[in-house]
Amino acid sequence: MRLYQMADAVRFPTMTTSELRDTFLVKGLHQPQNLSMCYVDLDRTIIGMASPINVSVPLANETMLRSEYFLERRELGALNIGGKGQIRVDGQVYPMDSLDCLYIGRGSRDVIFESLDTNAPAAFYLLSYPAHTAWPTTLIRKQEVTPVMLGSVETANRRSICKYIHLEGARSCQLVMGVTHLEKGSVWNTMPAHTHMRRSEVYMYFSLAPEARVFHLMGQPHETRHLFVEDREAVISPGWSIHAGAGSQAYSFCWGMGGENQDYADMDPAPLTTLR
Ligand SMILES: O=C[C@H](O)[C@@H](O)CC(=O)C(=O)O
Ligand SMILES: [Zn+2]
Repeated sequence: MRLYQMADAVRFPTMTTSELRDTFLVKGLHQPQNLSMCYVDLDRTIIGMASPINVSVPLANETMLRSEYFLERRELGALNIGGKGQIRVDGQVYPMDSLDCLYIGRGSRDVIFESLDTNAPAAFYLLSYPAHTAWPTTLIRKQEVTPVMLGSVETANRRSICKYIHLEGARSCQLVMGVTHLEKGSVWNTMPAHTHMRRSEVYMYFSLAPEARVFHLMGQPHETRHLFVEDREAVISPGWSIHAGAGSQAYSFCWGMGGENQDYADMDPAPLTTLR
C-alpha cells in the first residue's frame, strides 16, 4: 500500500509538475481482477478500487494498519462505477447496480467484491476513514438519491450533485460521499470553487473517454496549480486547497471527505474573480 504524504501550503507553490503529480494524483487505481489501495497521511484516508471480473476480490487487510482486519477501526464507502455486481459483508449479499453505493460499518470482517457479468464487470471505488463507532452497513441505490441541480448551460457547469453518505442520508462517522454528473456540453465542476479547512477531500473522475482529460485546479485561491487527470484517477485535496476542474468533455466524479465535521454546506467560497 503506497503512502502519500501531503505537502503543505508553503511548500506547494515551489513544486514541479512531477512533484505535484507524485504527491496529489492517484494513478493506477483500476487493476483488473485485483484490489488496489493507497494510504494518505492527511485524515488517514485510504483510497482504493476493487475490480473483480470472474473471480471475487476480498477486502484484504493491510499490514500497515496493524489491525486484525481492515475494518476493525475503520468505515468504508464503496461506489460501483462499472456494470452489475454485488458485495458480501459477513455473509449478507448486497446487489450493486451501476452507481449504487454501499456504506460498510466498522467491525465488518469479511467483505467480498464480485461482478455479475464478465463482459461488463463491476468496479468498486473505495474510500475509507477511521471510525469511532459502528454505524449500520447501508445500501444506497442510485434511484433513491434525489439529485441537486447546480450551474447552467451558459456557464458550462450544469451538473447534478447526488449525495449518498451524509448527515441527512446514510449515516457514518466521518465519511461524506457522493457523485456529481456533468451534463452533456458542460465541463466545469465546482466552479465557483471553495475550500473547507475542516475536511480534506478526494475527487475520483470517471466516465471519461481514454483520450479525454480533466484539467483539475488546486492550491490556495491566490496561488493555484493544475493537474491533467485521466479516467479513474483521483486527486487528493487538503483543506487549504480548492478542488475544481474543466474537462475536455462531460464526465462524472465521486467526491468524498473526512475530517472535523460532516456538514456539506461548511465551505469557504473562493469566487472566480479572486483566483490567481
Ligand atoms: O465539498 C463538496 C464537494 O467539493 C463537491 O460536492 C462539489 C461538487 O461536486 C460540484 O460542485 O460539482
Ligand atoms: Zn469541497
